Amino acid sequence: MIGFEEASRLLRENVAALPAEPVTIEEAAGRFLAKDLLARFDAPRSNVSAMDGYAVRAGTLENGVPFKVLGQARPGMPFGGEVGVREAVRIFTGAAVPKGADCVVMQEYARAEGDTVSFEEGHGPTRHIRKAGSDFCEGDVLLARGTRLTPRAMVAAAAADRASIEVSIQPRVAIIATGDELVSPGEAHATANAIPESASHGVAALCEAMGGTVVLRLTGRDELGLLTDLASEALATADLVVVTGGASVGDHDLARPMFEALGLELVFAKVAIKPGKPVWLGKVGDKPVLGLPGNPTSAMVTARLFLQPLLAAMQGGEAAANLQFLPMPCAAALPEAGGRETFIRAIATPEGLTPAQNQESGAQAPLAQSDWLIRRPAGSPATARGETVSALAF
Ligand SMILES: Nc1nc2c(c(=O)[nH]1)N[C@H]1C(S)=C(S)[C@@H](COP(=O)(O)OP(=O)(O)OC[C@H]3O[C@@H](n4cnc5c(N)ncnc54)[C@H](O)[C@@H]3O)O[C@H]1N2
Ligand code: MOO
Repeated sequence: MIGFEEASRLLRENVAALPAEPVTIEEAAGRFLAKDLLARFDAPRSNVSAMDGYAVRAGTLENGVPFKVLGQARPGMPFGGEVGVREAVRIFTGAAVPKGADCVVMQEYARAEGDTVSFEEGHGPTRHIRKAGSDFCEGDVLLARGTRLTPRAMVAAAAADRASIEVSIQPRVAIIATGDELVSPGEAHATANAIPESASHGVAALCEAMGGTVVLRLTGRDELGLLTDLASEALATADLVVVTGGASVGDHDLARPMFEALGLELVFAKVAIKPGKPVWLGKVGDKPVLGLPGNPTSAMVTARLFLQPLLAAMQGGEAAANLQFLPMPCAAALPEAGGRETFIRAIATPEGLTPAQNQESGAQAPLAQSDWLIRRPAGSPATARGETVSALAF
């Protein structure tokens, strides 16, 4: 059995990015950049006002003296002339500061009268000017290759004046749930001993949230011939295949065997983590096949630890960037950790992370509340309430 770090490393080494494609900026949200995104020009493009008010020469400011208002400067409509002594230009937020002026007095400190304006005592010392290039400069890398275009990053991409953006193509994902007992949600109550197939719904949602496109959803009974047919269909349709269940050692655990006839090469199988020990990764040709344990909590924990970085890596993102463990206070005392590295499902509260009551790997209800995983290396000593733990957003 290998450790979590080793498994993560093997994943990074074995998963390549898909090719790039250009998309319009309107289509780019959520995608991963295939190239560095460079600014076309400086921002602001010139010195601009940060306030509505009057542009003047700071050195000539006098209180209560009328200044001649020469004209207006609005965003996109600069004032063409020059500001001299006892002269001002009416200016609005975002407008270019006219030649000669080096200061903006907020309109709250100004009294306009006809074509003059006078300033009151108390206008602040600040100049209220945003310098050209103070946000970014032409040629700056605003977003590096591999960056995901989050809502915030979209602003930077558009500000760079880019209409077309090179992004990695979205992985097409096929998901196969295995197990004789599984039926579609909504049908289980009518069939004795059946249970709703739940795990793949979480897996599919995670795939979509990570920029993948789920193109195929299959559920198969534990019968090798049938499952091999499903595996073959999945490999023909998708860039990535995810299988849930059948990962363990039982007679009916066929998730790996179903790909063997199709040329599966294992990258790793069994990782010393709890939950999720039976997780495995393989490849058929270039296509990754990820096997998640059937227990729903184990499936979602391993989806977070392996599928999320895998989807990022397939889109040219940093797999490791999706495994950022942060120091967080823990609101409960924790017992000594066992022989496997443990990922405790926890809920963020004002007091710190609170472990979910039910830590069973087959649990489903606590998944809805648990938004963090507390990471405890094998053999970690017991910790007291309030101590800092290492945690990953779940
Ligand atoms: N003798 C051993 N038994 C088990 C071992 C072991 O090392 N030796 N490992 C255990 C661990 S750890 C896990 S985790 C489970 C997972 O094994 P499988 O991936 O083979 O899961 P299944 O047997 O197919 O199912 C386990 C459990 O989960 C339910 N299930 C499965 N798929 C779904 C689904 N899509 N939606 C909802 N629920 C699902 C299934 O009904 C079972 O109850 O193995 C241990 N056993
Ligand atoms: O690791 Mo299994 O995932 O304990 O239930």
